[in-house]
Amino acid sequence: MAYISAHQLGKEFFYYRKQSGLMASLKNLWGREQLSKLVVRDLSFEIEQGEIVAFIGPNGAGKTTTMKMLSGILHPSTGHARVMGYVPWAREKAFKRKFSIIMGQKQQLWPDLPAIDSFELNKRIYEIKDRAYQQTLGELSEILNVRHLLDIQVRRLSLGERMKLELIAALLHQPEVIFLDEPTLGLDFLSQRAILAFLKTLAEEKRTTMLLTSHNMVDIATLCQRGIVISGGQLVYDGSLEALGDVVGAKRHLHVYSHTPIEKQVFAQYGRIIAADRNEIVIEISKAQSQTILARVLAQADVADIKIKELPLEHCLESLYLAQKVPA
Ligand SMILES: Nc1ncnc2c1ncn2[C@@H]1O[C@H](COP(=O)(O)OP(=O)(O)OP(=O)(O)O)[C@@H](O)[C@H]1O
Repeated sequence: MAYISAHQLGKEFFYYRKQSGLMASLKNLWGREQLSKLVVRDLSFEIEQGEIVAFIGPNGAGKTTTMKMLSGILHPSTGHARVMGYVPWAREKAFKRKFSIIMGQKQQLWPDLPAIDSFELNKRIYEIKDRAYQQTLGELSEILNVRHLLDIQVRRLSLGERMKLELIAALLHQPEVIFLDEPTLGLDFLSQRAILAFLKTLAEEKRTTMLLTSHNMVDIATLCQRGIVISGGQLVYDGSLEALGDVVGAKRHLHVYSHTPIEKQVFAQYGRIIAADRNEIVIEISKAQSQTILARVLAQADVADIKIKELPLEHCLESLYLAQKVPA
């Protein structure tokens, strides 16, 4: 049985139009215009134990909304889901003890208290045994280098420092499933790396299952092999990130360095020219034809050096988003 499963999940929000001005506010007292927005539609996928899956999509695609449904914060409008066998929105105590949600923009730590007080509170809420608590806290504060911050009021800390402590708060009860919504938002490169390495070890050693949203391709490339891509609340891709390039008709960049001046028109027949200089040119070529083009260029030009570069993941995603534009 899949550890996380979503079946035809959908969410429609209802809200009221609020116009500005005194007259409009008075009018609102008698009749307000109700609007609705379908932000997740017919979404189905399954995730096995120990997988770290990237949940990717442009702004407003419905990623956070889906995560909120899977963690029981929101009730879906249609469809159903199971996480470790539990219906998330039934909010059973046993379920709450086994999962965690980490949101880059939201805090669970009390700003006026030092983090250690919030950790103690979590220890009681989750009924974590003394020994396990001390061990996990010790390990996490060591890895994230925050031992010296535990006794300082949270609101006096920097964003990155707070984020690391948020992560500890979310992991103290050793959840089996973690929903990570932009976990490295605002962190410096070293902190990002420490957190990513830590999450990776967690999945490998403890088989913790993770669903991760991030606009940071480093997060995704470091942690995930599989990606679920949504756009306009609908699934547009579910599969290996490596194969994503093939699905969208991946491109590559061909860099040619020539002994003699470059003749642009010779290269234009192979693809879009990205950059050109006297002895140097970069063209975007189709991955499928790269070997044929390479052979032709070698025969035609006075080549000093030649390189083919894979395009980064974000290029594939960009093509996918553009090809799948779904009205919001
Ligand atoms: N409570 C709400 N009422 C009405 N609309 C909402 C509500 N919450 C979210 N939305 C809308 O639902 C859509 C999806 O939002 P969501 O936060 O799930 O997107 P996202 O994919 O996480 O985006 P981002 O990458 O920007 O974080 C957005 O258009 C948002 O405005």
